[in-house]
Amino acid sequence: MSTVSDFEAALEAKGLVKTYKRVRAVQDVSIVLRRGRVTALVGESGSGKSTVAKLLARLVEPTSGEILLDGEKVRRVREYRRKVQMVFQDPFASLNPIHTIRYHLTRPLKIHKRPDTVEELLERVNLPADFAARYPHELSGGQRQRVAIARALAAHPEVLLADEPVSMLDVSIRLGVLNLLLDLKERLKLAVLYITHDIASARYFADETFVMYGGQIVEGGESESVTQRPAHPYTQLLIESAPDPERSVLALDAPLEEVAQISTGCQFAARCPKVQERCWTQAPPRTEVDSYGHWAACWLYAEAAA
Ligand SMILES: Nc1ncnc2c1ncn2[C@@H]1O[C@H](COP(=O)(O)OP(=O)(O)OP(=O)(O)O)[C@@H](O)[C@H]1O
Repeated sequence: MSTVSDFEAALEAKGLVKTYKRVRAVQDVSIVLRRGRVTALVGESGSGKSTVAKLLARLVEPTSGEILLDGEKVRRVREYRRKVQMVFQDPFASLNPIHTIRYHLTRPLKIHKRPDTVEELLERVNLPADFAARYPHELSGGQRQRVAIARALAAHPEVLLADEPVSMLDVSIRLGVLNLLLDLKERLKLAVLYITHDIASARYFADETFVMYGGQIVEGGESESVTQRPAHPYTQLLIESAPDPERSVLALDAPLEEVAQISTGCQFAARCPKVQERCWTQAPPRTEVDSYGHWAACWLYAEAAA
């Protein structure tokens, strides 16, 4: 069995914190994206996933923490932005209706001085060459998202940050777009961050899965292990409610804005069926729950390990 460290780190975030006034959107998030691997960041609305993506894309500055690309701090934002590209949730908002697909794809090729042709980019995302002459409104949501991916690829990135890339697409075409990302990961050895609220899709699509709650990552490891043997009480609840989004665990509780301000301990304490005294005041350390790198930040396991 291959282990996580067999794959070279491309992007590494250490102790990221982002505070908006009194809201701690992201608290002490550390994550490594590796070449040739898809890493899922799973959580409900408001858990801080998009803020992590924006921090990693350097669209917002962290309150504290650091980001390393190929092991180094990259001061030149332009160089960083070339290597780390983002694909957004809404393929309708991301393309300008007055310009053709050729225009959308030519621009990044020029900016990044790449020799590729528009037709090559289209082929890379399995679209026919004659799509270059079309306008965005002539394309379906899935086709637009492929164009958005092609545009990101024009820069020859090392890292692709995909924030809910299929959640606005018809269910019937989601798989095709996810399979394209998998194919690109393999062929181009991209490090892909896949942000989603759908933990079931993480099992299928991601090699590694991290679960986020209240601005913190509470569990992580190989996707198979995290989704089939969830250790953190929050992940367990998330998986139980997964087949029925209407029964989202979020509906049971206080707004996350409030949660994120409460404690110095575990963010999940107020909702946890297994809460203990210390959970309110002491942040639980990351503790391994198997020998393959699956960990949970939960006192249930920290005690057993000690
Ligand atoms: N620019 C901002 N100003 C103030 N608060 C913000 C800002 N951006 C995010 N937040 C707050 O930070 C927290 C995390 O938001 P974020 O958008 O990262 O969550 P998310 O998990 O991506 O949710 P969603 O899936 O709904 O986008 C929320 O409480 C949100 O209200």
